[in-house]
Amino acid sequence: MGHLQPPPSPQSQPLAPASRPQPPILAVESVTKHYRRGSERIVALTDLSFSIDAPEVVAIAGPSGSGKSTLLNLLARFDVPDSGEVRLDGQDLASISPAALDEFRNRKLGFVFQQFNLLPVLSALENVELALAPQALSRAQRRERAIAMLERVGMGYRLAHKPGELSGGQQQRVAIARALVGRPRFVIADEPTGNLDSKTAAEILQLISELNQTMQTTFVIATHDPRVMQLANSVIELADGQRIG
Ligand SMILES: Nc1ncnc2c1ncn2[C@@H]1O[C@H](COP(=O)(O)OP(=O)(O)OP(=O)(O)O)[C@@H](O)[C@H]1O
Repeated sequence: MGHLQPPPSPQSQPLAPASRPQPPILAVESVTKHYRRGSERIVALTDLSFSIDAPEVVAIAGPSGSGKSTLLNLLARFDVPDSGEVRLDGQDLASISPAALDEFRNRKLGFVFQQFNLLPVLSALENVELALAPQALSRAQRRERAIAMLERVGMGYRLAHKPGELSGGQQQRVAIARALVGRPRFVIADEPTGNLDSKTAAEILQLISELNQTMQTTFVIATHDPRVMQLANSVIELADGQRIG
């Protein structure tokens, strides 16, 4: 018998990459989560499902206690569901080992908070540069990227200011630059307009919308703010841990 094998039939050829279906950016599938307080069992999320298939701005809405923070904690893999799955770019987050978590968050996620959470002793530029520290870049490359990102959010003229020398809206712009400078596909924002007056909040939302479109970044925003819900491409509405819209 010779060594030559017959050529594979067309059916057994691997599919070309272009024809392979892409997984959703985010898939939340039948997720349930409860907490325990002594003998009490508190159900925070029940059978929650949704997916994000394209880079979008998605609002997570619902009254206090409806499960928004619980959901954000699962998306950031600060916690894992009791049952169901959260998949980012096809990867089940529960399968990430504790040792690989920092790297996962650095590579894939950005965070924006209500209180901005900038380091008060560092300048705007240093706060943004710091987010690039885990990456294999020279100091000059980090500086260059951080400046470019700050310019992009309209803060190129305040590089040396410390957070205490900036307005709330300016601090949130710096925080958004920090979240996006590593070019994550996915940004998790917790009430990003909660500490801002209404004009500044509208400007920050405009910026988020622009960055979503120009950088193809997906934003998931937990909020009570109706303006966020108006701007969002889709709204996941929670009540008592269940999806109602
Ligand atoms: N660590 C915990 N231990 C026990 N119960 C908790 C814990 N965290 C949240 N809960 C409960 O789970 C439910 C969902 O809480 P969650 O914080 O997710 O709501 P939320 O929509 O983010 O509220 P808010 O808008 O006030 O931040 C609530 O009933 C809450 O009391």
